[in-house]
Amino acid sequence: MVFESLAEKLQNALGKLKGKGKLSEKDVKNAMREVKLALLEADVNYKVVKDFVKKVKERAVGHEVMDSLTPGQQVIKIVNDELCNLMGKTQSKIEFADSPPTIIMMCGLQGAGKTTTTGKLASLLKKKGKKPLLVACDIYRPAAIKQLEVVGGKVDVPVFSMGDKQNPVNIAKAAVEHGKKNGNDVIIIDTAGRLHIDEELMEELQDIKDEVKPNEILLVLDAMTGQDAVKVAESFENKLGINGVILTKLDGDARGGSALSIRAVTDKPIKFVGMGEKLDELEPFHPDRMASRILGMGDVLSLIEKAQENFDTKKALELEQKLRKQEFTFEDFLDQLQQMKKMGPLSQILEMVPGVNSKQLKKLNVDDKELVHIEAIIQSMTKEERLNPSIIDGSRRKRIAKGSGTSIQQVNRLLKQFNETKKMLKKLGKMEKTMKKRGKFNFPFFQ
Ligand SMILES: Nc1nc2c(ncn2[C@@H]2O[C@H](COP(=O)(O)OP(=O)(O)OP(=O)(O)O)[C@@H](O)[C@H]2O)c(=O)[nH]1
Repeated sequence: MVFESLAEKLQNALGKLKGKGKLSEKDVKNAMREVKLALLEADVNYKVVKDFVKKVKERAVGHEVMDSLTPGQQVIKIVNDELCNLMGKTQSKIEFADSPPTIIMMCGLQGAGKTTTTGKLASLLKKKGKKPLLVACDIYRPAAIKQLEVVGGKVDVPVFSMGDKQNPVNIAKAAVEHGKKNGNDVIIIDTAGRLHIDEELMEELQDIKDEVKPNEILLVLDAMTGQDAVKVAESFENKLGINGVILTKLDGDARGGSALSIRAVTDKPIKFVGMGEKLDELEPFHPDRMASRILGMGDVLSLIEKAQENFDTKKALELEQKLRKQEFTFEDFLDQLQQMKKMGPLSQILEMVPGVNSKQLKKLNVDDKELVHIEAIIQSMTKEERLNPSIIDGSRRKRIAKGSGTSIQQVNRLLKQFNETKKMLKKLGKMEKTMKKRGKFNFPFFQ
């Protein structure tokens, strides 16, 4: 889970304040000591931590907290505010050119995930109605051009390349001409990476920059490299000048130090984050939402957006009707499961639900394999069985288990869960009806 250990420690430290009716300066001081340690252990830049704790402390011992009826909650709110500030308050979007094409130059060290991210970004922009063109300017790493072509093919975006015998500046220049002719409104240039920053690389990037005058220079950084990523960002900002950062592999970064330091150290925003290897796993970065995720307050907005992107509204409405009439079958269940899978790994989804904190998530031991089993079991049922599960007797259970490569116990468990869910839905439906009759409230049933 993203920020797992940091989230756990912060939630622990602040949880102690939550229930208290009154806070002493000592309470605040103790909590802040823990917050400081948690941030340092998360590999957040030392100076950033010092400033952060100072700001929170100043506010936390002021009137805004001490005179409040819920001082503990107020401190959490302050920590939340300051975490947002640390990451740049609001989302930083791509600045598109007034007259297209918008030119985006991607840079970064080898292995940060530049090529993959270039493809992800193109795919995201395409979904937003843009017509991107990818440009292969890494002529040094063997197979870099091929890799970009493969990625471009997967997201169905054209790739401009001139092989590895041409100078990258000429390639970039020709690509822009080509893009203009072909009506591409965004041109994304994949530049060469190096193992370390060296003058030659910087000069080449500067030459491309001077030639094509990009609207955006985006630096791709690997979140797992922690403070090294922050140093790379400082270097690129000083030597080349960047507009923002794309932080990759955040899905594997339990500490989160780079995400929390980059903005404060370089004054450049994180614009997107990579959340997995797949080409649709790039998300716009929202500091406010990330802060509430770290504090276990959920991220309802991202959850809704994800659902809207992946769920079919018409199907959802049909399902609601079925649920109301208790006609919910395994067919619908399978449908639901498949739609949900599109939203990403379960643990990532649950992390966005308010009230699910890092500790609970650990205990839940969410296993996506379980979903695969469930899907296999349902797929091994006949259509008749899916529509009318009550006919599934012993011998049918045996057949289904065999067909899905699971055990009879697993099949039994699923049938039991399904029956219980149906019973619960029935109860909820009844409850909603009585409440409505009494005019008490409108139960937000499956909205
Ligand atoms: N888990 C995870 N893996 C990622 C993410 N982004 C990229 N990767 C993986 O990181 C590895 C390196 O990515 P590349 O795109 O090949 O690296 P690169 O920076 O383009 O390398 P150069 O072209 O040599 O500079 C690949 O295995 C990617 O699948 C991410 O957000 N999460």
